[in-house]
Amino acid sequence: MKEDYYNVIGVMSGTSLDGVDLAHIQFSVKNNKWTFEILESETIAYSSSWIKSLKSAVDYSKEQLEKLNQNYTQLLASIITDFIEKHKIENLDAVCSHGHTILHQPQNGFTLQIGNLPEMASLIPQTVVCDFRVQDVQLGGQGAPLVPIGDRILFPQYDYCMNLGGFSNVSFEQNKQRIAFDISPVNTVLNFYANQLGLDYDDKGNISRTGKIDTNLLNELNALDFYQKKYPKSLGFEFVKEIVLPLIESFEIAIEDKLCTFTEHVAQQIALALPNKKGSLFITGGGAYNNFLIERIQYYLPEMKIIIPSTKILEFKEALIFALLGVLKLRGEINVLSSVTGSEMDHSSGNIYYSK
Ligand SMILES: Nc1ncnc2c1ncn2[C@@H]1O[C@H](COP(=O)(O)OP(=O)(O)OP(=O)(O)O)[C@@H](O)[C@H]1O
Ligand SMILES: CC(=O)N[C@H]1[C@@H]2OC[C@@H](O2)[C@@H](O)[C@@H]1O[C@H](C)C(=O)O
Repeated sequence: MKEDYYNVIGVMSGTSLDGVDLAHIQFSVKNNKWTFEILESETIAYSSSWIKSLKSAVDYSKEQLEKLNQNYTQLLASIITDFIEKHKIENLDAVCSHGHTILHQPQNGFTLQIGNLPEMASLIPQTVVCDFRVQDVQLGGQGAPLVPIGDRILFPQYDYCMNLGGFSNVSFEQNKQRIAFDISPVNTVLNFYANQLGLDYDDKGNISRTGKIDTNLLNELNALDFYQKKYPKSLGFEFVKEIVLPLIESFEIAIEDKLCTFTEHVAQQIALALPNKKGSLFITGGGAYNNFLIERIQYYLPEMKIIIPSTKILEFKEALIFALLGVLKLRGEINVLSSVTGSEMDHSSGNIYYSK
């Protein structure tokens, strides 16, 4: 069977609003076996006024959202164009872009990622594959998470693929199906307390390490309803704002102790969430830099081999996987799994726009 090659750019904007992640990827596929190389990658930080707009957009009117969508499509187009020019990238098959999630209400039948307007193709000008979540929601799915199919295709050597971002989530195979779910908040809470100490985040978990565990708080965190539920399940900021932070705030303890106790809680929940306590656990996302958290996870999973990849994969795995979703769409192949999103069926999602 012949080998197919794809030269693409993956573009992702995540929940932490740190910026737009871009990764130039070369894929090759033969007999359904995929390999990839990340050639160049970069995160372009948002300006403070963009962060403000993206945060407030949840309350915008329809007209304001339309305007924001146009402006954001232009912003993304200029970021992508600069990336292509800076790295002298040629002969692209496509730019595969997630956009930025503003509204996500699958229960009401809609999800909105801005930056996915058809004019993007003419602005950059390249073939664009985007809007990967909408069709899944139309098919009754959650429209998220979309990364697990990429875990399956690109990282099949690991028993568990875990991301430690704003929240922790995991994906793995069970009875020939990919299973995925959110486990607990992570950096949404740790950053909140690091901010109270005047820091963006607790570098390497060094401050959390100096704290003491408050056993009562730990027990109350572990007793929260969400942790007793079975998958599929997912978390949002509401859980942090309305439940977790008020619970922690009801304890009058030092910030270091809050950080330490929450880290312990995350490590315990991660250990509980994995059906088999042996094998290999591949960890990506900024939380993989939190050495203290990683040590506590290893403490509760002594027989698990924890693998933390190079910076490129650790920070750009989501951009890499959206690039893959775009290539799968170009090939007319399945890129969303109903076992993960709960939609009616597996399907090939996304829109393809050609530059005129
Ligand atoms: N050196 C470090 N030590 C500890 N934590 C770190 C370090 N570097 C980054 N982090 C944490 O990682 C976070 C960023 O992670 P990441 O970019 O994976 O999140 P995200 O992609 O926005 O989240 P999500 O995947 O949930 O959308 C930072 O806000 C910080 O909390
Ligand atoms: C609707 C939406 O944008 N969801 C994001 C968000 O950020 C993290 C988590 O919540 C995950 O469900 C998803 O993104 C990842 C990349 C995914 O779809 O797999």
